[in-house]
Amino acid sequence: MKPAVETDPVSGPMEVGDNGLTQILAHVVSGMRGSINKDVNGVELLHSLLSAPWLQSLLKIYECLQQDLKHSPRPHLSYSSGLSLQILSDLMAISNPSDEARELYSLLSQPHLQALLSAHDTVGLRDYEPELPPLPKDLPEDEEAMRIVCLVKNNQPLGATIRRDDVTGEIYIARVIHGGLADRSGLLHAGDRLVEVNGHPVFGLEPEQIIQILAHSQGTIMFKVVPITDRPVNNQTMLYMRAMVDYNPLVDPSIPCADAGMAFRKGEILEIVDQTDALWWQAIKLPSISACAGLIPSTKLLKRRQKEVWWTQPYQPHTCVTTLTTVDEEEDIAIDDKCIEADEEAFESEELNDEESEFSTNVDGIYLTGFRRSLRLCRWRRGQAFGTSQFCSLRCPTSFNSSPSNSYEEVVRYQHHPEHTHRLIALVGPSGVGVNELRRRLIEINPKVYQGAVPHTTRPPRCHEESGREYHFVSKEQFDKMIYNRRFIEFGEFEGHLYGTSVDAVKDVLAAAKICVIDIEPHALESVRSPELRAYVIFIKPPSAEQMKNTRMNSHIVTNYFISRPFKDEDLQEIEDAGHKMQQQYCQFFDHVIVNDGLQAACVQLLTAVRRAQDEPQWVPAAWIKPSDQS
Ligand SMILES: Nc1ncnc2c1ncn2[C@@H]1O[C@H](COP(=O)(O)OP(=O)(O)OP(=O)(O)O)[C@@H](O)[C@H]1O
Repeated sequence: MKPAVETDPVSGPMEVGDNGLTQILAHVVSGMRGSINKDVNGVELLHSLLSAPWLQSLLKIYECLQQDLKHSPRPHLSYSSGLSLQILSDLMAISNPSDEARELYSLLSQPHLQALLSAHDTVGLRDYEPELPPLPKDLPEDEEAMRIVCLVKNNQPLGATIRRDDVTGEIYIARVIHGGLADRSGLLHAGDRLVEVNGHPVFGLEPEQIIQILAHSQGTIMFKVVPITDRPVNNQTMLYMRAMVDYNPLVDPSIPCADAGMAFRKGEILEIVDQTDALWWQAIKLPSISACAGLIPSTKLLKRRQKEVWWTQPYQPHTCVTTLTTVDEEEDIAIDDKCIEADEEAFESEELNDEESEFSTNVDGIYLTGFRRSLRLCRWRRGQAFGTSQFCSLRCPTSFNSSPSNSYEEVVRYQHHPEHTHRLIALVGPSGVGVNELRRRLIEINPKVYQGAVPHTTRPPRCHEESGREYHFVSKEQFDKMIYNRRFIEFGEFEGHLYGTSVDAVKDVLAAAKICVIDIEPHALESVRSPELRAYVIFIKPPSAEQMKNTRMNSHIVTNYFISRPFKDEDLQEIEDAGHKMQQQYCQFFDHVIVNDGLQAACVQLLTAVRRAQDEPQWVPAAWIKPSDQS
């Protein structure tokens, strides 16, 4: 024991040597003798306890062990019994033994020396693990088996919640959080009845009072529990979900324990590790920084809540409609009547000009399809041409963004198979951010690998145009039939003519073993997130207006009036705001985000992302994949 100087209240400072504890005790006992006569409460009891001979003996043993621990003795041999037998047999073999040999023989053959050597070997081999006696078979039925669980509390929470049975007043472990301290101990389970916490009986206490006991406990916490008899077997398979909504447990009054809740944001991938409770799942966010799960509402619970909202607020418009017609949204896409009037004329002349200033349609003899300005510009008037509600009913029949069943989307890890067609690359971004510029540059890098989809139109072909090259020229009836059969990813009307990008046009490119790259409006995401196209969606995000001021100095924007002019500050601000709103509303569908700041850098990022989409495993909706396709 480490020598230390302590103060004896009676005899002053004393030296504590190697026999420290015994000495201290002797001093304490003699010091207490004086107090006995002063009739101090409890001193007599303490005095008799401390001067008990068994305590003195225990302390002596303790001190001896301490000494031995210092030297950590090790046996020279662990087979001394065997050696002694060997010596005995050797001695027997001597024909004319000396006196010393005889004496050694008689010493070694004595039973107590044999027993000592045997005990020595047992200790040397550490062969002294206790063997528990078998459990008695006739235990009384009503005797409850208790389990004492000691958990060392560090900075992390215990990872278990409790509940009180209102009828019996008993306290139970309600759930054990996957990967938490209690779960890792393997000793506490949901359904165990809690009897004591740190020696405090918990029967009749409010759960909050128990939480208080736990909160104030430091170091080791001791639970006495009656284990649940039929523990449910967790045979759930691994499940991964993409969150399609944001969730914050701190503002959810119905969560059983807000501290155990896990916040998540749209688009995040959640590994569901426990679905035992039909209403509250346990999940880990991927990529995981913590092995400890958190509580999240189950699909069933979110559906139920959505239904409650519909019942209590029957006049609230369907969320799908809300998504498409929010005031903010309208601000973004609406063109007032006056604008349209001005528009028609402005565009009339502009479209004619287009014939000469067509975007690079021919690179090394290969036509870059899908860049016709008329197709993109007709989007601006789509809201007018079809009316928002009609557009919604055509393009959004299954309430794509808002169905309560879409609070989560089950996903699987998918590695594109080289023998399958490539994944479609769909670029999304606010108008003017540079979606088409990036798409065009990507295709120009290698038109034999990357290609756009040839759009359909009802407008008559011009003299230099060939059906299937610039456009697929079709009749109005054919176009309507394609709309009816849902063959369009998106479509719109301009100048009395219909324009659209069809699923088949994309499939033609994919069938030619090329990577099809298209740009779409976010409302068309539903059409491309399908098992046949398996779109990889890249959001082209604007940097801040301030940053764009530097990079767009020499660039031109095509305005709602179809006039090409340099970017103004308000254009850049609009692009930034529109990008922000688009990301907020649709980020759950984005597989990748590229900030289009420097054009060159954004191009490189796009190329890398497109390659990664084909070559690396990605999370995709489980509904796209047959079980054999998974990585
Ligand atoms: N990173 C960039 N740096 C500088 N100029 C850029 C950048 N990205 C795009 N531009 C320029 O900005 C202008 C608008 O780009 P683009 O036509 O590709 O926009 P868009 O997103 O397709 O919008 P819209 O569909 O309305 O045409 C073009 O002149 C383009 O060259």
